[in-house]
Amino acid sequence: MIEIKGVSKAFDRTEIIHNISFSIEKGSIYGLLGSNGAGKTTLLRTIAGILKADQGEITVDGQTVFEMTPIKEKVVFLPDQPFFFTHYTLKQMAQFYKNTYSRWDEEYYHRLTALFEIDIHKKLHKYSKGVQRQASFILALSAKPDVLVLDEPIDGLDPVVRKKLKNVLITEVAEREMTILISSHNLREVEDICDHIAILHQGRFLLEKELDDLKSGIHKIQLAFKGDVPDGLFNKLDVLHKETRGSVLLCIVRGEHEDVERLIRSYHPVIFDLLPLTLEEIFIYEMGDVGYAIQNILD
Ligand SMILES: Nc1ncnc2c1ncn2[C@@H]1O[C@H](COP(=O)(O)OP(=O)(O)OP(=O)(O)O)[C@@H](O)[C@H]1O
Repeated sequence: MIEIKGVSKAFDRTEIIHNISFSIEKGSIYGLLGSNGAGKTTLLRTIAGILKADQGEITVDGQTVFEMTPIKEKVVFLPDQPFFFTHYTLKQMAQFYKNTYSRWDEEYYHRLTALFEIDIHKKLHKYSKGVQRQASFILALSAKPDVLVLDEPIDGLDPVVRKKLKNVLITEVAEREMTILISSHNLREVEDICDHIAILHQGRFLLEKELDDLKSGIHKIQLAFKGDVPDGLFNKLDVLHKETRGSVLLCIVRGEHEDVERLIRSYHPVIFDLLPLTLEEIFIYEMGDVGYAIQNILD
């Protein structure tokens, strides 16, 4: 379990992260979304113990991360720009990791290099950016961390590699409860693997929720009645959006599925469909008032 309590971080007296608190359960995949400059990298580096928070506390399994080597070994951070020693091959980098991380898994490392079809003898700087990124994933995963912190990791990877990578990550979570914190400026990049989502905007959370909760509390409904819409129906519903399409009313409503259905059926509609919303629609309707931040992660 990772606990972030009242964390703030400033650079040159400008506060970038403002009093953020949240927790991440062991074995969950937590998506941190936000537009450019929102503070994602700063927050991730602080959580990974690379930066020191100015205020607040970060613990992993009850222990402070910053400058605590035994914990740092369990928390591996993958920056948005892969880092390798100059002119090193993957094999040489792997040797360095092996000496650094006591839980290094050599057999798993070879399995991953085969899966991603990487020549471990070629100098890493001669590879494309995408392959370098795969190499940094192989190194991080083979260190067998409890917590993997990923800063915009999927950028620049082709769809086949993305799929392979997502499968590897999901397997590690399922088999040994690795926890993943993953940032992205695009919801679509991460929505299929995350179970929690937070949206960071100007260093503050706009939203922080379990995906299932987010999806279960909001619905799209299509309605039609024989005559006019019954008086009072909308007073009893929490309506976020309403529009008419011919004789059909399309509404976005908040509430429990059963409660919404029971209420509407009591007015005997001739058409009644309750449809799920995509995550994208949920964000748009829930957070229309912070349009810029949301639009950016949906584009
Ligand atoms: N080392 C630093 N010194 C001074 N300012 C910094 C430093 N690192 C980040 N910042 C500032 O903090 C703000 C947030 O940057 P950060 O990289 O955390 O955002 P981000 O959400 O990761 O953005 P992006 O999606 O563009 O990578 C920016 O205004 C940036 O200029």
